Amino acid sequence: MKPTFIGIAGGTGSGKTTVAKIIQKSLGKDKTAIISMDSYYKDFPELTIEERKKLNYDHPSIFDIELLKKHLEDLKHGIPIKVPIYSFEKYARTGEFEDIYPKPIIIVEGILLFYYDEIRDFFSIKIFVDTDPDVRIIRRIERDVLERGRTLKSVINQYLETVRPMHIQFVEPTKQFADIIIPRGGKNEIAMDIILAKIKSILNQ
Ligand SMILES: Nc1ncnc2c1ncn2[C@@H]1O[C@H](COP(=O)(O)OP(=O)(O)O)[C@@H](O)[C@H]1O
Ligand SMILES: O=c1ccn([C@@H]2O[C@H](COP(=O)(O)O)[C@@H](O)[C@H]2O)c(=O)[nH]1
Repeated sequence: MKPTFIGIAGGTGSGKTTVAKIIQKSLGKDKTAIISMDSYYKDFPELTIEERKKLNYDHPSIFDIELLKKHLEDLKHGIPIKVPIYSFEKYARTGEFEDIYPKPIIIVEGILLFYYDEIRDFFSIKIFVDTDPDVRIIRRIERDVLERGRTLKSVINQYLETVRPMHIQFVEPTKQFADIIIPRGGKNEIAMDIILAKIKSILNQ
C-alpha cells in the first residue's frame, strides 16, 4: 500500500505540530508517522554560533529541500529514512538521527511546506492552520523561552526582523494551495473531526 501524505502548513506558533499530534493520537502510531520540516534546516558548520544566530530561518532558501524530497520519495517506496535531529539551542544539526519507518499515513508539517512545487505535489490533503499573528507571537515567545533556549529580547528582535516579514511574503501566500484552512488550529474540534473522517475514509479504502 502506497502511503498517503498529509501536509500541514501555517505560520510559526499556529498549531501545526498540535494538529499533527491530534491526527496521530486518533489514528495510532502504527498507522502514522510525523515529519517536521524543522528537521530539514540546513547545517552551517563553517559558521560560528553568533553568525548562525543572525541567519534568516524563515526564508525558503534555508531549508534542505533536496533531502526532504528524497526522504518523501523513499517513504513513498517503502524505504525507512533517517531524519536529522535539529537543535534550536545550537542553531545546528546535532549529528543524531531519528529513524522513521513507512506508515500508511505520513504527516509532514512546516511553515513553508507548500512553497515548493516539488514538495507540495506529494500531498493528498493540504491543511493550512490559520491563527492570528498576536496569538502566534505570544505562543512563540513562551515556547522559544521555555523550550528553545531563547531570551525574550531575541525572540522579539527575530520576529520583527525576519519572522514577520517572511511570513507576509512567503508563508501567508501559500494558503492558496490548501485544501482546508483551519481557523484557530487544533482546538477547532469541528475542523479536526472533518479532517479525521476524511483520513479514516482513505485508510478504509
Ligand atoms: N489551539 C490551541 N490553543 C492553545 N494553545 C495551543 C493551541 N495550539 C497550539 N497551542 C500551543 O501553542 C504552542 C505552539 O503550538 P505548535 O503546535 O507547536 O505550533 P507550530 O507547530 O505551528 O509552531 C504550543 O505550546 C502549543 O501547546
Ligand atoms: O535555528 C533556528 C531554526 C528555526 N527557527 C524558527 O523556527 C520557526 C519554525 O518552527 P515552528 O515550529 O513552525 O514555529 C521559524 O519561524 C524560525 O524562525 C529558529 O528560531 N532558529
